[in-house]
Amino acid sequence: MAKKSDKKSQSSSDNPKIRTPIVCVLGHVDHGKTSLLDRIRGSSVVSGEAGAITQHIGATVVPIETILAMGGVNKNLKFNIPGLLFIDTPGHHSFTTLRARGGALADLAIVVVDITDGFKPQTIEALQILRGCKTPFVMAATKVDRISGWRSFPSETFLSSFAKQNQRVIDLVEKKTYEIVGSLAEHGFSSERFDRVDDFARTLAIVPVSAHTGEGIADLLMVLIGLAQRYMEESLTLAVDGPGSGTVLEVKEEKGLGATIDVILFDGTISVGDEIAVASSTGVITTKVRSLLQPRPLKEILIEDRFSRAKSVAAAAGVKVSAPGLDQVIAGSPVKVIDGNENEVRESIEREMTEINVTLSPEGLIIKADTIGALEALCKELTTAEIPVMRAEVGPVTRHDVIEAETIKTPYYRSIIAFNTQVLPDAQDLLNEPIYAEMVELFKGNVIYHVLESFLEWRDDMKRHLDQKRFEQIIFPAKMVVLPDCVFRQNNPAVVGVRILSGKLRNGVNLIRKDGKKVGQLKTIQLRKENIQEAKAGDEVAISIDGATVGRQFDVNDELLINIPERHVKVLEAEMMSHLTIDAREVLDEFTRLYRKENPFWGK
Ligand SMILES: Nc1nc2c(ncn2[C@@H]2O[C@H](COP(=O)(O)OP(=O)(O)OP(=O)(O)O)[C@@H](O)[C@H]2O)c(=O)[nH]1
Repeated sequence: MAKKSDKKSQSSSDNPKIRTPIVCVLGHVDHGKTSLLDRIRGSSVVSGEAGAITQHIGATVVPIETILAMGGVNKNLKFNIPGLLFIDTPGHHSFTTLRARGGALADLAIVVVDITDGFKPQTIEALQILRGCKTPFVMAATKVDRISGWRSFPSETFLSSFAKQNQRVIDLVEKKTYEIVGSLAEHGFSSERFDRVDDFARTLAIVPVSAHTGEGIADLLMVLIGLAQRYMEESLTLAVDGPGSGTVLEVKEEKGLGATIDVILFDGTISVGDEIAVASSTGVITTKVRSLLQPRPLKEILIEDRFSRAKSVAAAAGVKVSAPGLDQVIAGSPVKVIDGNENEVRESIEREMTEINVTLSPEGLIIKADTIGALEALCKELTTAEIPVMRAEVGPVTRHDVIEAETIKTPYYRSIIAFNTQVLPDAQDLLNEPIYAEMVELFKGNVIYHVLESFLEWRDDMKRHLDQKRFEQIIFPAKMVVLPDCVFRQNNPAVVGVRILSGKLRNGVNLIRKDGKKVGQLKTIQLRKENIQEAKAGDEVAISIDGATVGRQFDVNDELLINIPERHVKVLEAEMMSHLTIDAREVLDEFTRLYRKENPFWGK
């Protein structure tokens, strides 16, 4: 039990007051997130004699008694959490939107992966998001009933069902599970099937489940409870009393009530009459709670008023708050009960609405997203990939963004990532104009992994292209020897035969002798009377040299070098050594030694 909490928690009983952990479901499209949530709610109803589930606003609470009654695996855990609160809207977006104190609101997560389909881009994205937020999670390997030959035993625990399968099915489930273990290992997670996990802090648990038959659901819930007990007791214990703090899930117009906000309360208590502060599109507003509404139990559905009223609600809970002036409230905003210093509360909300946990660079991309959470998740991935971000903002892509992107110095950062957000029509018009179309690249998407991949692909292409362009301009080292009996013309220009000893020879370069004396400018290179642009080591070619006379500036059997300008030497030595052959590096070394005899820092 958490030490810090002892004083506070010994109220009416010896058990500390612990709030319900909040759980979010993430995973790839169609892998079964909604079905899994539905089943968790459904099976709890069926087996819930000891304490039925309660439907909250935007969330469902499954009490611990219900979970225990389902009979999942019990690794000798002591239970003192009241149950689990599942956010009803699955998906990455709701996970990143729902924030608390600048981090994820959910205390725990389930990552759903279709056991027959394996890892997909959004499975990977879920792992990245959760790793970024340090949220403990469990893998639900769903659709186990679709393994060919699987015999269903509805609502049984996975192990009980699994024991009754034939060997071929058992082998197949093992194989599929280990494929997931393999994929997780590729992403740096050590994992095992849940019943083989000894230390949940080190090993990620995989629970095969079926949302259709209910098999494995009990085990999944039990593992979640285990994770909550293990990781979070302290943070959960600290959070029951005191002024309420929550996150706005949605703003909804309700008949007879006007604009209301659906809130997930993660901390403290909220009561009718409380003064609350919340962010709206016009800034932080304060208002007084008129009523707190919760859904009526199913059996009372015929009563006209859909909601029942509560005087006060304690964390964790989903509750609809009715109060004046809520119509402009922003989803994802913090809601706080004002208990004393209003200014402090206002400031903390403002901070949470604007502050993202990222380091911006003076030079980098512009990224836009629809929520702070989404922005932060994307930023974290970009930072991991060592891609600098210059500006990160919530909102659609505007003309201003396009204009600013065009001024970014590094061509491969001249881009905007629009994550889960729109591009305003005038910004799109600007992007279509030829100059911007050529200069600014836009990446749009709603899967981090996808936008990141397309950005990286574009950036690498762009870098290659730029390198190539620079390569073409940089003068490379080369050394040649003037061949005897091949003086075709004495001067104006001198035309002689040479053999390239190493490196590459191109037109337009200046030549020097091995002692550093200037020879002249190379005009043309000919191979079998044809002009060519480039000659390489081993080639024998005729060259014409302006400003030189054979027998004066140079002679047959002389070795000549290309005179490389100092700034080209800098680029060659700093960035292009890996592109030079060993013999070309030797020539460069020979060449720089000539100059560095007098000035050791020449070209450095
Ligand atoms: N056989 C079987 N089918 C399942 C199971 N879980 C989900 N499905 C089916 O898989 C399909 C997708 O399930 P959903 O629950 O809608 O998946 P989702 O991940 O919520 O999908 P999105 O909300 O579109 O991302 C549906 O046709 C479900 O009936 C399962 O355990 N077994």
